[in-house]
Amino acid sequence: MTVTTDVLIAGAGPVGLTLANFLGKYGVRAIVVEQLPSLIDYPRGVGLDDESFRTIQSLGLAEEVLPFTVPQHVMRLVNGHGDVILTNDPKGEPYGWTRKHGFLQPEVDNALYEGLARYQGVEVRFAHTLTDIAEDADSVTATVEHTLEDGSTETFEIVAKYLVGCEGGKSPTRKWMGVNFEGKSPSTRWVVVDVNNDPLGTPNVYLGADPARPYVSIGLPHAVRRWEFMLFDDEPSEKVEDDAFVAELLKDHVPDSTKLDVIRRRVFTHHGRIASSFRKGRVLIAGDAAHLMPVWMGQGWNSGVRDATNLGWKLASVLKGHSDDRLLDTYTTERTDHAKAMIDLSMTFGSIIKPTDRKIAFLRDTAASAMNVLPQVKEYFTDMKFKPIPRYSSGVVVDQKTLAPGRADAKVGGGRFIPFRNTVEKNSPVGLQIIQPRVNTATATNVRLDDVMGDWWTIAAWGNDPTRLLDPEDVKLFRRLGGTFVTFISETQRPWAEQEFGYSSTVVGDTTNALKTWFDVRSVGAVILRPDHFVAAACLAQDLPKAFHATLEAAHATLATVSSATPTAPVETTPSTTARA
Ligand SMILES: O=C(O)CCc1cccc(O)c1
Repeated sequence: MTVTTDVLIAGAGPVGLTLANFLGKYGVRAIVVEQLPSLIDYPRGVGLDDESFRTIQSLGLAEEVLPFTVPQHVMRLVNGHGDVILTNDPKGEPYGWTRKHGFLQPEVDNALYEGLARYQGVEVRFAHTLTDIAEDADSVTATVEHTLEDGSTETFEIVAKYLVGCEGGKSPTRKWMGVNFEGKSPSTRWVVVDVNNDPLGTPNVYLGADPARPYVSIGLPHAVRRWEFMLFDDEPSEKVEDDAFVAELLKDHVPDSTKLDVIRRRVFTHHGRIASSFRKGRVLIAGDAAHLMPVWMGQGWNSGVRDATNLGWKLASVLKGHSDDRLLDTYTTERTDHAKAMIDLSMTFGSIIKPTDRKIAFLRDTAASAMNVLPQVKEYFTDMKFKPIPRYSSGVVVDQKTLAPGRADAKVGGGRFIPFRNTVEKNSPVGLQIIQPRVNTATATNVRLDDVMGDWWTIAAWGNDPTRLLDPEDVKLFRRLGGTFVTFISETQRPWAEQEFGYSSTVVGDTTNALKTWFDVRSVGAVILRPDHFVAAACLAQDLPKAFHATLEAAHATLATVSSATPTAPVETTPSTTARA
């Protein structure tokens, strides 16, 4: 028996399920094979970022996920005396959601799983294990073993255009690719104890940098509480099976540990590792299969969701014939640096929490107190400014300077205002996500921006109709590719813009001035947004045609598709204007 599909995903964890949702949404066929008989039902990840919530929103699952989250999840580092030495409580909602949420992973993963029922072309097969991979020029063939209810097995093949391994840190797919998995695996062991009947009821995250025994205590939705305790080298892992040992660990953390309804207790270690490439031919990896990081910043789950968000539209573009498969190389290029930065940050956090030497702990606490005295330093930590923001400097991005080289290098003289000077590099939004404020349109009031922008590529201009800035053939081409044109405008001018531009672009009223400020500080008037809401190109209004063609090139747009739609206006191929993977 042989089954065919477009994308075979190995692993029905959050990354595989997120990717499958994206593929379903974009009309791509996918099969997810999962070796377990069902989804994992115990908590693992506990922190969900605003970026991930934006992804869940684009999958149309925000309402389903919200009941399993708690917003504004504050994290405090406390010392051995219980004093708070560092707080992470980032304010604002630049991407449309609070910066951190506590969440129940099994329920959120399940919402992602149930979301797949919307797509006829996507199926999940439990109790299916990937046992072998073979690749040829046109496809990848996976040998899969299905374990039946009576324990017997049957083996068959799935032939796909691409295979994505999302099976976690031990990923057989990564091993098949033969890429390095570089980094460190510190030997320190921790025990995690999750309970269903939170005996404390206090919200948020406490990281206990207590030299007597470092610990973690986290209040989660639905009365779940998590503790983690560091194990000392002379404490064998088997000890966590011993109730008396666990009661001793919990003694200073809960009034009566005999009344706990334990979900699980398990020993784990941390790893900081990253694969040297996330792609080999038709085989790719995502999530823990591609990178592993310690828990401290809550970034394992979120980094995997970032991978799926980056990869989903790229696979769809290649499979729809919009782009050639070099687009898939930009997945490694774009995701590697950020994943590495998260690994480094998480490892650093671990080294702050773990010291059990009292002298080192004293020095750390003293340094933290000193830092808290300086408001700017304190804010740096409170507002989580140390958290790396994904910013792509190469990949599907167009270097803003190359669109107007003369102006970018021009000297300001005679009081002339030359917007590109100074701002090009420092304030360029290229490679960053656009913000997501609340907006109005003719048919919607006070909604999140993405909900009115469409699901695929967007060309947006401030105060202008982008269709009037582009060559008509390019307008047709962009529409043929499924793109949306958007006019951003102050809410006060929306009625005028709807009359003037409403037939050719979606007019979006900026009710909070957030978009005006965003365009203002970056000195740009038009942007080309990728399906994942990252800015591929930004320019002055008149430069939009150039930016459009440079973006096509950066996205490795298939010339056949482009030229058939633009017989009189072939695509400019100006390598110097394009940042390449
Ligand atoms: O990001 C969060 O909200 C919590 C991150 C965290 C910290 C320590 C342990 C752990 O399991 C998660």
